[in-house]
Amino acid sequence: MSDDLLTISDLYKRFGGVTAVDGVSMTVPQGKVMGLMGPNGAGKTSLVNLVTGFYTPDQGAVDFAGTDVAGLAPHLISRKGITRTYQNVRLLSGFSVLEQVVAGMYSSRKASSLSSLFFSPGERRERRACTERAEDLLDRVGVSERHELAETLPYGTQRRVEIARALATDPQLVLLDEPTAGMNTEETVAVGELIISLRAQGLTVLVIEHNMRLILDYCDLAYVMSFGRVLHQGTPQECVDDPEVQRAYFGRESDASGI
Ligand SMILES: Nc1ncnc2c1ncn2[C@@H]1O[C@H](COP(=O)(O)OP(=O)(O)OP(=O)(O)O)[C@@H](O)[C@H]1O
Repeated sequence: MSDDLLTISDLYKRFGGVTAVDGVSMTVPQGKVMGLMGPNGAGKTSLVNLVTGFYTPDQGAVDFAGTDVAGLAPHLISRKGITRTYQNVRLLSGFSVLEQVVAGMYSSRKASSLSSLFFSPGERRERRACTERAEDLLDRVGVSERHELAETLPYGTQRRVEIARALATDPQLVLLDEPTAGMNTEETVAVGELIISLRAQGLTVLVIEHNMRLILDYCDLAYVMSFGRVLHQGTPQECVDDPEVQRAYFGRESDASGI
């Protein structure tokens, strides 16, 4: 059996005259942290949108754990074990931290809508179980706040809540879209450590990042995209050292220490 949890083959997505994803093939090995780098507009988020069902591919296959999920609806892909966070925090306004994470479990809840109406003993039990699980997930991502409104918390904490909510779907593969955007150094290191802890818990992670330190320090492997295509793949250091990658980022070669 293949060690690859995700295999993307010859994937295309066009928007009018723009080919956002232009024949991308990529593999993400089980249990690894894969970085996805590339300049603005390279097609990274589009690729994640294709893998998670937010976009329908024009062509190509997305094999996840032996099943082609290309073109399935987002909630079906989520149930198969792929979860994601977004480039901009998308928490529910007016909900507490705990409620945000419980909401993330919605698709896996068993209680019927009728029993929900009458708060049957089964429903109460399930609510309790969801709350306990949400508390556990918040512990895993290092968030101690529970009943505060999520939007009142510092940005770095909101990002962690979002990761807890993503984990609430009980995924095998976690796609993080620029999880350290807008964070200071301390918060960025904390996200790196969190990613490593997810890997230690058996999860596979694909992380889009512009922060090269995060890629170099916390990813096992990386891909670099440019103009919708894979420009380079290898260890993070190989990617950063590659002259073509440096040209794509800076328009010239530069050594990794300058990144
Ligand atoms: N829904 C859409 N409609 C039209 N064009 C789109 C759409 N989604 C993406 N694109 C275009 O596809 C190209 C790739 O965008 P994408 O957001 O995937 O790049 P990215 O590598 O994630 O960039 P960034 O690092 O800035 O987030 C861009 O030219 C973008 O404008």
